[in-house]
Amino acid sequence: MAVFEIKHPLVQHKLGLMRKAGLSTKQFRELCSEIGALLTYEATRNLETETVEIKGWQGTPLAVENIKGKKITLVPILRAGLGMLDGVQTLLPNAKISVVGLYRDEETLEPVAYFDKVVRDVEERTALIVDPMLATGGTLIATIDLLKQKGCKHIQGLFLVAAPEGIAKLEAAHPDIDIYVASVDDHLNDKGYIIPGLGDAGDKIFGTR
Ligand SMILES: O=P(O)(O)OC[C@H]1O[C@H](OP(=O)(O)OP(=O)(O)O)[C@H](O)[C@@H]1O
Ligand SMILES: O=c1cc[nH]c(=O)[nH]1
Ligand SMILES: [Mg+2]
Repeated sequence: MAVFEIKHPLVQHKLGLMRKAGLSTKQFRELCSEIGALLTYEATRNLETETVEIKGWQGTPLAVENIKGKKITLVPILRAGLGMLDGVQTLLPNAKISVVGLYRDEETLEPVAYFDKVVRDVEERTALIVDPMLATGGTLIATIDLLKQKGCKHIQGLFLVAAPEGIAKLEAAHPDIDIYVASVDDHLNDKGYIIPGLGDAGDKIFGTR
């Protein structure tokens, strides 16, 4: 398993803005989406390309690079994953979307699954999981379990903030998964929130505090 912590100045600047108290729903959601796009840029860095011949603008044949037929499905985890989806889709506008719904029980911190609509040919695709927060890791592990049960073989994840505890749990459960994060933060508090973190991302994105 590899954890790519993206130190790009734009990512770090935007994440810093997100940590501020009192952001509006609009500001928080826009930053979430913008960092989603920047993480996508990094996560797609190694997509294979192939040379194809086109008719160039001058009317003569021209060799250009195309992304090789590797297909992607985006997997936003409801609800908060929807806050990053717009940005991810700006770079991958044709990717099919597999929506999964899980929430974390506030008492037990265990994930509760309530929805999934995964693309039919998921076994032929790379799944790119999208969620702002990787805290205890329970939600992510349950999502990967679900995707693997449906035959998906290649899975990556994009997160704004991850806790070391969740990364360790993920490594033990699914060592084959690579993740791209804007920050690995310090620790989880006794309520399972990431410190310093962002607070409750879902509530901030949807204005449901
Ligand atoms: O790593 P974990 O400890 O499982 O926690 C992470 C999950 O918690 C948050 O979702 P939440 O349960 O708040 O649902 P929401 O997106 O509907 O707000 C977050 O968006 C992750 O999905
Ligand atoms: O810090 C956290 C942990 C889980 N879910 C969130 O939205 N924030
Ligand atoms: Mg939430």
